[in-house]
Amino acid sequence: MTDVLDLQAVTIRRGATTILDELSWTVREGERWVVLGRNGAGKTTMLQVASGRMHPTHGTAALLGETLGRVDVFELRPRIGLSSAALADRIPSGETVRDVVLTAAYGVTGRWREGYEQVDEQRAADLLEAFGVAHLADRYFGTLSEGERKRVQIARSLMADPELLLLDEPAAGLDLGGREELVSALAELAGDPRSPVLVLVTHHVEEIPPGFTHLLLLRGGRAFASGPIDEVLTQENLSGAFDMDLTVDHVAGRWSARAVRPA
Ligand SMILES: Nc1ncnc2c1ncn2[C@@H]1O[C@H](COP(=O)(O)OP(=O)(O)OP(=O)(O)O)[C@@H](O)[C@H]1O
Repeated sequence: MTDVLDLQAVTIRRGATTILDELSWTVREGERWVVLGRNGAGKTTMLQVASGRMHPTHGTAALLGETLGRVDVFELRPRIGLSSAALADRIPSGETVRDVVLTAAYGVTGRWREGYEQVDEQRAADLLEAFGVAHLADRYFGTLSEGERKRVQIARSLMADPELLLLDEPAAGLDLGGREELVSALAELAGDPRSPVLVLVTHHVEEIPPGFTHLLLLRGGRAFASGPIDEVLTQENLSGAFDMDLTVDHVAGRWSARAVRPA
């Protein structure tokens, strides 16, 4: 079976800065990955490569079996869903929630004159329902709360039925209730065999939804550790990736971490 993502010694340089440093990482069918790392570790940059928006300076990146540099990225991108704050900023605030999701069928923001099929309308409605925001379909995107926006964004990123879904900090800015609702929606997505392969970038182990299977710990643009989450999310690895003495707990399917206080 072809790997969904296969990065081999991927290096990204900007001027004198090495942002990704010979990063190798493979994601396979059915897997649900979490990516953790300090601020500046290279998480967002890695997602830019994984979504076909940035080419490696060195190394090779194969997405859905297609090697960047040898494929038309405009054909590849619709097969990869991406939800990030930067993309959300491009959604017109005067667009209705229904149209925010629907326009993703054509990979655009802002409804103009596209004709939508009944099947698209139904899929958009189903996705809004699945993420608990169907009642907001007629509201303008700009009037939503942060938590509501995040759920609409994820519904939008699933509209084109991607084979790979990349989520960049979907819980950022949410209050406790909003975070827990999102974690539970993502746990449901992770548990559904029809879901695409998932990659979730987060800053907090508390935001890892049950059902996520693998973890990549990034440090200084390199893979500090990666593999099955139960093996990789250890006190030793997390402390190493964050340069801090941390303890890790795993209770009732949820993770938590905190600094070890000197006795
Ligand atoms: N165009 C650029 N030129 C120089 N440095 C850059 C450029 N783009 C990003 N960087 C640097 O690369 C590093 C990695 O950035 P990136 O946004 O990928 O990190 P991140 O892990 O997503 O960080 P955060 O957790 O803060 O969102 C940062 O130190 C950033 O300042």
